[in-house]
Amino acid sequence: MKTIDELLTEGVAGRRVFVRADLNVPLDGTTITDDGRIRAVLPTVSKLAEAGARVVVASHLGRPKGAPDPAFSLAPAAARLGELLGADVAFATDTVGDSARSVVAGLTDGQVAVVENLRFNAGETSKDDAERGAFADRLAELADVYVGDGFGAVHRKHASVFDLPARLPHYAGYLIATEVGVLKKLTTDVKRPYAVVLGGAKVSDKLGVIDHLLERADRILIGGGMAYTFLKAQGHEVGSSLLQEDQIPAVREYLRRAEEKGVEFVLPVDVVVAPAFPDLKTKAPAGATTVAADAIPAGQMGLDNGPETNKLYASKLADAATVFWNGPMGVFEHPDFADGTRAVAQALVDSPAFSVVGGGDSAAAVRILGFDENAFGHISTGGGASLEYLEGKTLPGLAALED
Ligand SMILES: Nc1ncnc2c1ncn2[C@@H]1O[C@H](COP(=O)(O)OP(=O)(O)OP(=O)(O)O)[C@@H](O)[C@H]1O
Ligand SMILES: O=C(O)[C@H](O)COP(=O)(O)O
Repeated sequence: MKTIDELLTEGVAGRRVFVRADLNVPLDGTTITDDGRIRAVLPTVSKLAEAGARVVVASHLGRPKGAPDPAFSLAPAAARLGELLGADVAFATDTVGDSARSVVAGLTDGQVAVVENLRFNAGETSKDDAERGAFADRLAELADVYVGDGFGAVHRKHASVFDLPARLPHYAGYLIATEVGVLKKLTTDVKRPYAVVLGGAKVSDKLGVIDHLLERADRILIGGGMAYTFLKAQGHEVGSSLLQEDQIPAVREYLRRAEEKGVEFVLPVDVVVAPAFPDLKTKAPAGATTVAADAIPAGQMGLDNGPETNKLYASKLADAATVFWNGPMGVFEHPDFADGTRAVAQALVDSPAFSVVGGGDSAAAVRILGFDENAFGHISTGGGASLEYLEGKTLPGLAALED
């Protein structure tokens, strides 16, 4: 894999450099609630700009349906990138159309532009190679060189991640190099005990990693939206909690294999429930109560780990030598359901373990809850990406950067 340093040595002055970033930041309306992913790409963007490149930054944001949708505009992220760079950042209101072409044509050496959300174009995420390829062709017209630095999206076989680098000279940016360097350690010389904490809401995306972790980890702690499929698999009712019904047989198999292999599976013993998903805008009290994990009443939704679980999880992390954490332990965006996530973050801060926090939302949670990022070994910008890396899968966005 060629790195951006090699590109800088070759010289970029006057060249149009396409930077595929992951600016998929959490938004409250148009307000960015955590800009970690934008800051993470600054080393690459600023180095290229300083060297006189004409930098075209592109990213997805959220999951729009292949057509423009103002709720998923990258405009707030472009504005924030400009603030962080201390420079004017031009913004194109489309991705490959008239606006993008004229914004890119107007760039001078050292200037940065952001084009609108890649996923406003059906070709970006299409499963059809030809459709993706056609969109990649249009993206390729905007640049002379490709730099891959959107680590959070390298597990997606999308046009800007996978097909575009095949069409341009391609290099890995600083963020990808750092992320891969740290995660590689977790797959090679991991120090034991190795504990993994899994939570969050993208349950089906994350269950697969357990298969792999059963061969590697000593302890697996489950929380957040993941927990309810496990509790159900153990025969407990979970009310209206997030549930991946079709995964129950697989989960039962994981629990069986864990026992066979001596891998400790830790599930919540109590959970915080409410009658409905809370209002994250008003943050009005949600009617939360704590119940035993095997006694979730019908019509109640599990939204956080309970206090006994928090103590249990802290004790399981206290003597770990390595911890990988992906996915918040609850709906941390609402104060009634933030304690589980706070407790795991605090346990990692207190533990001498080398800790890696993975995931856009998990990393945001740690910062939003007021923790110092430097208290963790590494905060990864990749959620699904870091998990799939640990699974040992070939990640399309990394494979595409190979020579
Ligand atoms: N019990 C629960 N029920 C529903 N949603 C939950 C629950 N616990 C956590 N969440 C939600 O999970 C979301 C984060 O999940 P996600 O799987 O996206 O995490 P991530 O891996 O850190 O992020 P990403 O994969 O986007 O990088 C948060 O918005 C949080 O509110
Ligand atoms: O948030 C993430 O994990 C990345 O930005 C990828 O987003 P996606 O899961 O919508 O592809």
